[in-house]
Amino acid sequence: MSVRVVARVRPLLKHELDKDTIVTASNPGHDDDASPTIVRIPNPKNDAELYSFQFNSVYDQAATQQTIFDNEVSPTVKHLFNGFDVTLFAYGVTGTGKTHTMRGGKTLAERGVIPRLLSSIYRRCRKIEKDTAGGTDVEVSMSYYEIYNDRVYDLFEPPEKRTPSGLPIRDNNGKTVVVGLTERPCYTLKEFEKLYDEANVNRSTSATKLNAHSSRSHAILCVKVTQTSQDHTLVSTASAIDLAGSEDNRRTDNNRDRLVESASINKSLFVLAQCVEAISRKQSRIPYRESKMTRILSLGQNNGLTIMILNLAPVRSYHLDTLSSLNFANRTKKIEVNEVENEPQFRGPPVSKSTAPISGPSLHRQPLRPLTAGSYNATATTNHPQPEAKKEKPIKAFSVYTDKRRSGTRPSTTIARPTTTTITTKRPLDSSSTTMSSRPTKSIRSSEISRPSRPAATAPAPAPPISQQEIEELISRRIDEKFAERALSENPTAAAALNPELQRRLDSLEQRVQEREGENAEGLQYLMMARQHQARGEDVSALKMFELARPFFPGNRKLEGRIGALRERVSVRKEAEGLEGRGMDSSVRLEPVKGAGDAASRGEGKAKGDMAPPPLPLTTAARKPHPVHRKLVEPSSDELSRPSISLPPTAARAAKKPKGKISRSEELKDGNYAEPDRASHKHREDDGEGDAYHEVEGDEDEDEDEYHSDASFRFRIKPKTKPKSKSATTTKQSKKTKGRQMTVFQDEDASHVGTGIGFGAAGGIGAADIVAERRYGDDVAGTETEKETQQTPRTKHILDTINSRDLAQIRRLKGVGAKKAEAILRGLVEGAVGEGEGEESREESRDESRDELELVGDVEDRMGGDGNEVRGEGGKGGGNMKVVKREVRSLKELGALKGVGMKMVENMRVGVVV
Ligand SMILES: Nc1ncnc2c1ncn2[C@@H]1O[C@H](COP(=O)(O)OP(=O)(O)OP(=O)(O)O)[C@@H](O)[C@H]1O
Repeated sequence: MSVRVVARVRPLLKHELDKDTIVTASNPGHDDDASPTIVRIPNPKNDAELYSFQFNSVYDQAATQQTIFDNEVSPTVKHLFNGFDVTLFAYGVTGTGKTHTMRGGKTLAERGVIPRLLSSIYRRCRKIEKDTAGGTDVEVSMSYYEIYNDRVYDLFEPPEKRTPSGLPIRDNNGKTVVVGLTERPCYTLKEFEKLYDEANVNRSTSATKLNAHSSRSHAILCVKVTQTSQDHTLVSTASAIDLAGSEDNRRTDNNRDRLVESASINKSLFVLAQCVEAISRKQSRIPYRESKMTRILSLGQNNGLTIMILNLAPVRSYHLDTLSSLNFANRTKKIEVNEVENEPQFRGPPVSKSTAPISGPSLHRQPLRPLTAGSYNATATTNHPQPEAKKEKPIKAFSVYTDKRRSGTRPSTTIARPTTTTITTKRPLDSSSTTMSSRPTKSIRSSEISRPSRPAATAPAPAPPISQQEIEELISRRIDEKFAERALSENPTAAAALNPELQRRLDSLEQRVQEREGENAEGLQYLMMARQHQARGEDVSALKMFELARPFFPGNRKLEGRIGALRERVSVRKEAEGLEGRGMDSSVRLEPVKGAGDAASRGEGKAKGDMAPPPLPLTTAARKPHPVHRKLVEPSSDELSRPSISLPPTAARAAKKPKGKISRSEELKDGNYAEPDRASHKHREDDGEGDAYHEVEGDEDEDEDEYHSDASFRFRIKPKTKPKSKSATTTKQSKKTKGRQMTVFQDEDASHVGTGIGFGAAGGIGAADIVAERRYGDDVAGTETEKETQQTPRTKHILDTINSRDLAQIRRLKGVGAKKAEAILRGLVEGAVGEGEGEESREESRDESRDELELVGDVEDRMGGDGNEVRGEGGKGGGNMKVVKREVRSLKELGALKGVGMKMVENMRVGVVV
């Protein structure tokens, strides 16, 4: 089933009473008896035009805490006790009422979803114990942690006692676990409330201009319910997540500390939006790993029920942010989650060779998981055969709601993330390992993976076709799983022996990463943000981020070089824009059309020079730079006043794609888009026990046309300014290259300025090209000397671009999309392990290597080197990791990079026009 999305519009706050209310909840078809399911909000450009977004439920300003709980959360309690995991999370801009909804106030009426949920859980515990006459024992325990600046901290630990690096997280059988998290049993509601209140004191909150008690972290509460009867134990978890809100730092007046927090909050929310985006596009790679929050939330990958509460402020000052949130929620509601309940652990007779009767003392209670599994549900091995029905339960992998009728087949890219041991054995890991072991460059990894971790007989499922990227993901997941498996070993004795050692290793690993970041952590964070901006072609923000990073890396030539190049680029662009006047960017115009904008909601076009948290409609960006995008630094007044948009090449491509069918736009009187009444297809049984999640069978299929598009905007590409005439270019180049055999490229920066288009747009092919063309063969097959001395302009351009490691530039090469550009960058950074390292060290090294890449992708900045090959500091802290950065010196070398190939090289070459 899909993620259930409910929107809640908060009431006006005291200081907003005189403000304009622009967000309203309304009923489908204006039926007064029906519950509201539509949020309406005007077009920021034209108040008379209303946008409509449909969700499962919508609550207006008058909705009470009780109503929200009764309608949305209470029904899940029954499912929780039936073995389903329940995930509730609040999403919204800062100050929209997330914490109020989740935690609430102190009075009975003001209590939020969490205390009410717990109250309901305890009530049910008592009922079960009573109904079974004490035959079933129910235990409730909680863990509570926050993700602050992308680090996980146990909220049961006061800040002064925390390890600065926070707690490590690992994947275990498809679930993310926080290693070393405290889990506290709480037998009564009172005990829970005491612990919860104490822990909340440790949560990072600060006053900002927009919210006096703004959450500076994502808070994750996990309530584990363990039901133990005579013959089985059933464990399920309710997770309640209060996300930090995205912030517009122009409005928050954030100081430096708040800015860093804000950068981290916005980054994680941006990654979340990217994940949702990738899921909805059915991409094989979902960037969960790019932020701890997304790893933990694992939207679309966790089983059970997921409810998102979208908090909205009703006032105009939040207009653009609200639209952005609505667009995000609009896509989130289409994510399907696995509806798989946790398997009970049976306590029947163990399968034993012994024929001795099993009774009394031999009937051991199943060991529970160690108290370290944060968001983990025990689904341990059973000593009793699984019931047949359970075994055959089909695995529901996540997928996006499509317009097509469901067929039995799933896209080959979908990888099921099992929750039970039984299902785990079906994972086609072995088959993937076979593929990998055939790759010589992967010898280390292949040896990791090809080790048969499970007998072939227990892996009956045929391997679906699997892409290289998925293989990569499998490898890294497998490595994490290994860590987690060990950390969470179910054998208490082994666990006792292993855990301290493993913990020590993990700690030292984390510490090493931490040390490596050291005092430069903040600087690295700026660098990371800068790289992200640069990758999106947002040069102004990238420049500012690099400048903020500068004090942390004094005298770093590479950094200085980047700042210089960016400055130049930005100033040339400004000049160009000055010439064009202060209208739209020369290459793009965006106009709203009826219906909701796919491309816009995908956030493909972004306001130039801006931070990009959850995507926003481009029309708004067109009108003025998006406020959320101006998060990290105050933009210059010039930047603010510039209403232009630079569309990255991918967005431009997307813009040219034909739009999907725009659904129901005509049906709406106001001419705006609303999703079909999905809620009306739900069968909500009001049995007081909450069966609200049962869908009427077959109903889904009737929705054929209803999920076509959340599109409301369309790009219009304005013809680019005429390129200079070929002859003029050639003449200019000829002058430049007088005395040389071939034309030489113009300044790299200048070539990218303004249009955002590289050499490919420059014009036709001149005579020099023909020479270059012929020499291409030499480049590929020639000697080293030839390669180095006789590079054609095209080759030189390609190699320079690749060696610049500038993601944005690499992406501009023909045939290189974002993914391939990333793959190339990764190919340039080689992880090697020193001799004499055991398997575990290799795992660690690989982990480090991944962290290394994930952190900034800018090892040389940290290492301070700028040479051709930079040896990393892997040895620091005892590790042997060596990070080698290399340069490609010929097209052949480039083609040999992992994931590149000569075909792609040829493609790049064709795209370069001299
Ligand atoms: N439904 C509501 N009824 C009454 N007051 C509300 C409601 N929702 C929010 N508020 C008030 O609005 C203010 C901001 O709410 P809250 O702190 O919950 O926002 P938030 O989204 O959690 O912000 P942040 O992301 O900064 O933590 C608080 O003073 C809160 O009491």
